[in-house]
Amino acid sequence: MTIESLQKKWNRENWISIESGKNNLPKVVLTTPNSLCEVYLHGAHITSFKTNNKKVEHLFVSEKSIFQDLKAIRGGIPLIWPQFGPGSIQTHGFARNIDWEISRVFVNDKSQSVEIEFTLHSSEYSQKIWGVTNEFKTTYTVTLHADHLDLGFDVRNVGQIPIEFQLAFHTYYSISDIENVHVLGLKNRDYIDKLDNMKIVKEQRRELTVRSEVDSVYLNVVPEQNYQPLQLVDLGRKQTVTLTYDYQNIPDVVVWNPWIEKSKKMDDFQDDEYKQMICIEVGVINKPIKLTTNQLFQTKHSIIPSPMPAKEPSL
Ligand SMILES: O=P(O)(O)OC[C@H]1O[C@H](O)[C@H](O)[C@@H](O)[C@@H]1O
Repeated sequence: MTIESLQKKWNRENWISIESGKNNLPKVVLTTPNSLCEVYLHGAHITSFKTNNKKVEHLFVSEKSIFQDLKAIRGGIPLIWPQFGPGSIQTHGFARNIDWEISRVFVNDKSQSVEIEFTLHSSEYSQKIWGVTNEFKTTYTVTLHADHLDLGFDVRNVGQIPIEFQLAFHTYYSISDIENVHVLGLKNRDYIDKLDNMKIVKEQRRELTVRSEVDSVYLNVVPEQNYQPLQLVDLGRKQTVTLTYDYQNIPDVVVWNPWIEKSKKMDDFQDDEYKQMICIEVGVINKPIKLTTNQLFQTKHSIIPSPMPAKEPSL
């Protein structure tokens, strides 16, 4: 579809506007009086989420990101599906590399929120990569509220045999400086240290800081008594971002920062950009989801920024 025909079908005055993005790829701009969110059809990839009268950007996108067919955008929220990391198909699956279709929009004047739904069906392309028998219908719902973002991801097995997948919302948060941030909510959780032979380690720290490369998959981060929510605290911005997610279905949490050497090796990332971002990814990684014929998987994730509380609860 051309940008003009997309505009004709989906534009809603003051709330939804289809625009030509980087490299002329179509992007959807959602706005409420206080917030803004941009989503490329390519990968249904969110590249911007702003609140505070659209002045504070919460997502990081690399200056060197390539906006091109079959290549993932570096930053924002890549959708990792149906595989996390390397495996039998390309690293992190194919959902982030291809175009999704808009299937529904909804403006809620009363609650001052706006919603858009994207759909991805099995296709010749997915069959070539993932096999002809893996048939699916996937929907991704992005709801922009005045001060937070809700994401919904559903998969239905529309084929004849079971399908199996992993999933992650691979969010790159924009931060004042890596030295100013810490992550709360992971203390006493076991994680797979991908940088140390996949060793399983227990997290000892209440405040997780990053001072070198980190690539850790925290397992089964479900609420316990005296639960400290998963939060990114930025002392420079005086801001906290609280991450809530459907603990039953997407219980794993990845923390990733490439640090100096790895940054230099990535051709779509500036050498010093590791200081401006941290990835905190919620998903289902350790125990893939299996869906039988016609079975539906549904999950939710929310990103909730707020000014930093004067004093953090000490748990
Ligand atoms: O370069 P990408 O394919 O986007 O992957 C970037 C990173 O994603 C995740 O966080 C993985 O745990 C890392 O191992 C990987 O390096």
